[in-house]
Amino acid sequence: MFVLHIALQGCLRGRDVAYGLTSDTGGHIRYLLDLVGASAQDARVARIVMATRRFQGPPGPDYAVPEERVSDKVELVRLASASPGYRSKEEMHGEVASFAENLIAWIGRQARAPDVVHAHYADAAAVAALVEARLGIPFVFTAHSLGRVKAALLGGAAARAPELARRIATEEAALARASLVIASSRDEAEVQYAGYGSYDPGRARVLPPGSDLARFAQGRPHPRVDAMIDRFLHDPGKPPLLALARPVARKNLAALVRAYGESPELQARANLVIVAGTREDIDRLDGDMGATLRDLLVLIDRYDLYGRVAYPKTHRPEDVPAIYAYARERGGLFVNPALNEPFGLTLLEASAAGLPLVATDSGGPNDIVETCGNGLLVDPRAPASIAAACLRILSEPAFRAACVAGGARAAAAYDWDRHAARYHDLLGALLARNPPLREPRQLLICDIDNTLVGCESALATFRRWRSRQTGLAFGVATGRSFHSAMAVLEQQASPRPQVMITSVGSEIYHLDANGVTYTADAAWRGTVAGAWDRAAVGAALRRLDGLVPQGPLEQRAHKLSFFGDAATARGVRERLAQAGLAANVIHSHGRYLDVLPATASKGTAVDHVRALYGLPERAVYVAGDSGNDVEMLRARAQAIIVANYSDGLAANAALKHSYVARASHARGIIEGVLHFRRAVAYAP
Ligand SMILES: O=c1ccn([C@@H]2O[C@H](COP(=O)(O)OP(=O)(O)O[C@H]3O[C@H](CO)[C@@H](O)[C@H](O)[C@H]3O)[C@@H](O)[C@H]2O)c(=O)[nH]1
Ligand SMILES: O=P(O)(O)OC[C@H]1O[C@](O)(CO)[C@@H](O)[C@@H]1O
Repeated sequence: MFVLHIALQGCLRGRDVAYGLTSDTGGHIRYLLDLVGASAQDARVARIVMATRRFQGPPGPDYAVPEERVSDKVELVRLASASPGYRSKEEMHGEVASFAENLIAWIGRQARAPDVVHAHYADAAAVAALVEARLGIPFVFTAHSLGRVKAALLGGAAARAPELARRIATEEAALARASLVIASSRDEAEVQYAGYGSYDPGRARVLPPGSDLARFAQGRPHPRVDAMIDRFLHDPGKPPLLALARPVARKNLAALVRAYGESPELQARANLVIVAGTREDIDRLDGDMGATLRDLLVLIDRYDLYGRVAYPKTHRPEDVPAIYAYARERGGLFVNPALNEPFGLTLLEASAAGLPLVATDSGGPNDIVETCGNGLLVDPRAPASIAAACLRILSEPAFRAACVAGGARAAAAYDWDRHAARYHDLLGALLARNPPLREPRQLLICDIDNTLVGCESALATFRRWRSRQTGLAFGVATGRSFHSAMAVLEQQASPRPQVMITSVGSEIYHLDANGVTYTADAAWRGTVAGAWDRAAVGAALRRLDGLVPQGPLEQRAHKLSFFGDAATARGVRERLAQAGLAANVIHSHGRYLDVLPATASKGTAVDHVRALYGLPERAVYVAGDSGNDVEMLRARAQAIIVANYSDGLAANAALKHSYVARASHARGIIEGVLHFRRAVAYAP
């Protein structure tokens, strides 16, 4: 496979990238270089080229060099475009057409064209779309950051700026054209993209990035780095609150200075260390970096924080692990107060370095902190809550230790090699184009957790069995959201479902003709939306004893999810009945409580798919293991309960018709299907 990456903005080079040198030299470059590094290790990939803009003059001569070899398989190619000099991402649209022409010409000179293009950020996707239109090479898209999210957080006149409107339009086009969108977190895939008209969640895959975490885990303090920070501080032994980010408005470093400046207690206990890019002269910084730094200096002066705040002028790329180590050795913590963080690579780096986190609750940190338990999420617009979270970590050693231990899990959870393996599977599948079955003769729908997955060897057996079932359409029905389900299925190398019934039946997705992406079933959405008043249901359930909302990502347009016991579930039903609201209340595993439109359940969703495929009831099999499968199992004649069931399924009077398998997990599914096939074969 030959993969061509396109990344236009910032100062991209093969090594020693000076992050923060310009406002556009940031995480997308770190992501790209780490991705190609991991990608190159895979034998399936023969060649990787990163194409970027060539420019003369400041910030330096390296970016005028046409070609740079990065490793055996990886090259960096710099191509000219209309303007000779550096261009910010806000000006980049003017370079798109000329860059695309030069890239098409460059591809024409290669012995073999790339198999797939991967565009990073909106303007690169505009180039990729031109390449696709001319040469027919499909492209995948990683946004890294989204204009609509930025507009929402900036608000006011800034949100209405013409360059932001143009960027949003470019993103809309990219989402409509890309063969696949690669998102870094569920928050990005399910919340940040939600405002785009051309976006369907099924078009994206969540592939969390890694980071070269060993570099940060092994980072040790360095006397030069220590001195560069300590020269600002009266008492350099105090634990530091460390922030490391490009000085741009979105990173919201001012809120951290306010949090610190307004809390005498925090000032007494800790220093503040802000590492914000590198600069020679604030007046010569590009974008909003100069204004952002001036704001910080004004705040430091206003709160009279001299001797307590360090803001080193420059650092070398290789200093970053030692900066985190500086904070770790002094018992400090890492703070990311960004107004929104699309993902947040620094959170992984800081965790690997052994630092607990205080991070914005807007964006990717939601996922990272939920996955690792490595810190506290805060409202980035509330300096008092930033201060309170920092004080909690500083004053509760056991909690601090738990966050540090959680952070150590980041290296296992966020791993480039695993990312690259899934990424290559997806690229390979896009190129292979295995379309879904057009006219299936049978349909098998399985619950995921503890039914399809849960036993690796059973799933391997299922995979082999499934590959021989011509005419059988395979799907899943799960309480998980689409992306949460897909992550489990792909990590476990499950066969790719041709239909995904997700969020307890309230959403249905069908596999597209490219064999990789999915499209939401709009007719089903219409059906479930019909009699559903989400706001009224939410209001009726407010302040109900024992009812605890699940995380924000579990709340969907047509599903409200809570934790609660059986008594609470009864209370929910009563409250809804009193309010005259029709809803389907599903309680499972003794603690999960989902409230859905009355028309939505796994059972009704399976019937919708059956009807869509034009199949008779005897051609449908369903398999499950727990309370949230009861509906589906009850509604279908050929219902399979796997041996490892819970919630008393086998004793449930409504499920008497089910086949209770002797085998567990996916082996139980096969056993059940064979049982029903035999029964049909011998039927009179
Ligand atoms: O003074 C600095 C500032 C940053 N960095 C490094 O630059 C990278 C910054 O990445 P990140 O914290 O993820 O932020 P952004 O530059 O804003 O990157 C964008 O792209 C990333 C990759 O998709 C996403 O994780 C971010 O959320 C998104 O805002 C990290 O490796 C930092 O260590 C430095 O070395 N020095
Ligand atoms: O703040 P914005 O305009 O959304 O831009 C974010 C982009 O800037 C960078 O952080 C630096 O170029 C990229 O990594 C990211 O794609």
